Amino acid sequence: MPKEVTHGSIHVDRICSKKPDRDATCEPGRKDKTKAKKRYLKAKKDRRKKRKSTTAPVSKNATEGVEGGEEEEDEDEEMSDAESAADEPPPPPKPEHRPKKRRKVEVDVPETQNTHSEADVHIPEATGQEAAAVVSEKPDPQPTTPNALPSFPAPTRPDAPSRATLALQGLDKALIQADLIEPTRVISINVESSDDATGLSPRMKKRLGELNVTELFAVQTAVIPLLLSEPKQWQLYLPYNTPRDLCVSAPTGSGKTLAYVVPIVEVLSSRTVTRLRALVVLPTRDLVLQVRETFEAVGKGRGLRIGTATGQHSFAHEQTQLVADRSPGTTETTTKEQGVLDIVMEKFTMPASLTEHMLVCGSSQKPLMLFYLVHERGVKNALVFTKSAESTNRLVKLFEFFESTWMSQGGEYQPMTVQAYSSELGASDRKSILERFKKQDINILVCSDLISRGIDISHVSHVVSYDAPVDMRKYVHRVGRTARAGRAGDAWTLVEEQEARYFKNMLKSADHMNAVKRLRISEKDVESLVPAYEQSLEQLKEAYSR
Ligand SMILES: Nc1ncnc2c1ncn2[C@@H]1O[C@H](COP(=O)(O)OP(=O)(O)OP(=O)(O)O)[C@@H](O)[C@H]1O
Repeated sequence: MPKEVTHGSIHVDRICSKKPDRDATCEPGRKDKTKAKKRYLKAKKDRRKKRKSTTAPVSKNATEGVEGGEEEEDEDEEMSDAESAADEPPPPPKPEHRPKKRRKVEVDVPETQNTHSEADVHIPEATGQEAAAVVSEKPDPQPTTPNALPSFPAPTRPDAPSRATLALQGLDKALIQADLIEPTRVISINVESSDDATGLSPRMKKRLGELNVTELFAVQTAVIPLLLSEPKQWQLYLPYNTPRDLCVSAPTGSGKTLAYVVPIVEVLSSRTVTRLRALVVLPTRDLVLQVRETFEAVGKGRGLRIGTATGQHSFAHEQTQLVADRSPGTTETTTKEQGVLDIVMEKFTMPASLTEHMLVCGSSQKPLMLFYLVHERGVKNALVFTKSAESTNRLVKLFEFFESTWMSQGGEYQPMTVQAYSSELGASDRKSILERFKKQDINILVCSDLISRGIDISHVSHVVSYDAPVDMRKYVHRVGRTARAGRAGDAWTLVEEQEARYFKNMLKSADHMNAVKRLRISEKDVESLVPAYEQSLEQLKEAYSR
């Protein structure tokens, strides 16, 4: 066998060396043609010549056709082999593995791929006519622009609606154009008469009398008769005849709680079917407890059961309290987040009996100013608001140091009892502290904004904002802890020099600047307090460095 072969023929050589039986078919030279085959080939050649002479000039496709013809010839040769095989002795038995796969190996792969890619990818080139057609599809040249364009009005920016206007959007007309009630209006509760303007049942009148409520305050005169007059006589509302929705805005301490507690107790007292019938949603847990106490006091002896949900117990427990209650009637109080209506109610009225003051001072002077208010201005039974639980604790410590030093220097003096009241305390501790404060065992309660909403402690005669409130709403809630139910009260705000402008602007924008008196305190005013103050500062420093 010749060994000088191309790369491709090396495979052939290997195949042949492995399969000696196939040598005859693998030989490059073929065996001699039979007569029949020669005849067949000659006839075929003639046919081809004939065909060539009649065919059109050669094109690419024609070339492919010729190649196809060669393939056809090979096939024909194989066919003729098969035909001639009939004349010849039968071939030796074929090996088990046909060389079909082997023949695949013979193919030079890169060459084949190239051939295919050329054959498959056929990108027709645009002829001259096609190019002309493309050009003719282009749009017509741009129309000529006119010399002068029409002028449009210059854009203007419309005024943005105010926050108050936005807040009122979509609200009922009744909410926007509310009925105004004269703050001095009261209705006396006449226990003897069964037909006075209050609309209350004799039983309720008696109970309110026991609670020292002898007249209805302004907000109550507007709400209670409205809720009790239709349908007459303290019955459950008929499902098709319920009272209208009611939205009330009234100053702090004006008696809003009784305005809804009294009608709820009156109406639910006539129920026969047990179910949850009233839901009261409040902003803080402490307020929930307070309102619950009011319900218990007013509804005493009516068989109503009041449940509370503040998130302090498991959901299942609170659910059982409220829904699976077996009592004849049920009321629920729960907490809520601030809602949209709070925004609408930005217009507020301060209690008429409240006096407001502000003191501008350096931040290091604030404790001294507080001690001045306590010792020179008679601030007692006071709530002192700070910005955080941490500053509450620090201020209480400093206050205690100051009181003991002051007493030791001043001789006969009853020191103030100061107590911290913050979110760091547990619920039971907070409750007992409030009780002691109500009994006046504690003179000054230093607290964060925890109790600034709704908490009602009647004897609070002063509110001191030791850290100035950050917004008007907070200010209103804080100062509203005093001057409640028509009593006199004083509110004091200590404003650091760098905060003064912000605080004043806040008051101005609420149209409240004139209501707050500015108090100026000279060095002489606090002179007597300074030695004890400096000593207490040293003590505090030591206590914190330990
Ligand atoms: N008709 C009344 N007669 C006497 N005292 C009343 C009357 N109504 C309410 N009070 C008392 O006035 C105080 C303040 O009432 P209440 O707590 O309901 O005010 P409020 O308007 O809810 O205040 P806030 O807005 O701060 O929550 C309470 O101590 C309450 O007992």
